[in-house]
Amino acid sequence: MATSFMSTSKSQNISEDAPHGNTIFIPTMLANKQTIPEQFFWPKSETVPATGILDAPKIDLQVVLTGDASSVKAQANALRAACETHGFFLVVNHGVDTQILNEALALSEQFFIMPLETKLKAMQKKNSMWGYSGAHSERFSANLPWKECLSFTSDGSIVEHLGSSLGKEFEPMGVVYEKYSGAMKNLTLSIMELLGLSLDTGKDYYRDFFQDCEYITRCNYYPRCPQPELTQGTGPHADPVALTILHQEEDEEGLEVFTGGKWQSVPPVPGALVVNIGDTFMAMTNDIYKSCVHRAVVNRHSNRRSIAFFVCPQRNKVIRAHDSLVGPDSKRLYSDFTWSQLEEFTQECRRYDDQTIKYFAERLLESSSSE
Ligand SMILES: C=C1C[C@]23C[C@H]1CC[C@H]2[C@]1(C)CCC[C@@](C)(C(=O)O)[C@H]1[C@@H]3C(=O)O
Ligand SMILES: O=C(O)CCC(=O)C(=O)O
Ligand SMILES: [Fe+2]
Repeated sequence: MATSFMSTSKSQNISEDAPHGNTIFIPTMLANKQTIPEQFFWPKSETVPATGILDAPKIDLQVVLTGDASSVKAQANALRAACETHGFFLVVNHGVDTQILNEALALSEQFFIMPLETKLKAMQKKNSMWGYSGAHSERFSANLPWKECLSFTSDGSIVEHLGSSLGKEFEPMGVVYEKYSGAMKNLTLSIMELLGLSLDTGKDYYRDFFQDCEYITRCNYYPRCPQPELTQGTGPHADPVALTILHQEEDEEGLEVFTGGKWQSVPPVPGALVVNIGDTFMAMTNDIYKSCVHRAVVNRHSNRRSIAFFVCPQRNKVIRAHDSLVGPDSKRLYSDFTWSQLEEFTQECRRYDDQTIKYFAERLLESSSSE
């Protein structure tokens, strides 16, 4: 049974926002039921179980930062091989403080198990990525993901945002996510250096381009599910951003990558962070590097938490593949665009899957040829 809320006060404002009337769906409040609402059902073609475990390369950032030229080259070659096939790799010896990683995960669970009226005070507003979402049911009316999210954006202070929406007692929580986001930003720039080396565009090329990057730090919470085979935690998709650094809790599986014609599980590796190439970076390589198609599945026995750090170019910067990556006998696959245009497109389209960037590229081409 869905959790229905008549919008008793303007501040909730749920009925006007939710496309399917005044009903929102909260997986933490549905986890103990026998069955799940049909709005969470996904097509059978998208819930085919994984049939393998991905042997993802572990890129050692300590080697990259301090190693000799030949060991750095070896890391760059391993990175290139992974990015040319499925756009997915792990980073180890990444230098991010374990305490901040654990604290951010623990705090996210404390938030998601809070009373609904507390969570709704931080509910995402139209056209904003900031805030709480219950299964995206404020946006979608079918194929709902079995998850709740809390997203922090880089436009403004996380401390102020949390304090003003939830109260001063939440400001310390904001400090933790500001520290977390700062550490992830630094790690992003190191990864960008290695990506530049792997593509022979030079160590500084992408580092400089993303020096002023924007980001979205998103806490995902996947409660245990009574019918996990019928739904998805996060459905099959590619991230539209440039890069995603994912911290997943160490003792729960769920993340899967589509490669080699099948879904392959990516079990957590203690001390490793997951990194996947997104559509924006794929476009910046003229499709030489692949945007990773992935999903998160749920189970009936345990909850799962993850924190995704989404790296987006500064929103008005022109995204264009480096000339050296567009060979003499290959054409540019994308007209120039900005993250602002692609982000808007992701928020308009009903679903963001592994083909969405191609629709976006076609629309870009149509609009540029009609000018
Ligand atoms: C710009 C973004 C949109 C999403 C969050 C960031 C990068 C990843 C996107 C997303 C996770 C891709 C799958 C579908 C989605 C709706 C989700 O399941 O959350 C996407 C995010 C979003 O639109 O909120
Ligand atoms: O939680 C996960 O394992 C993956 C989440 C994800 O892909 C996303 O939020 O884009
Ligand atoms: Fe993703």
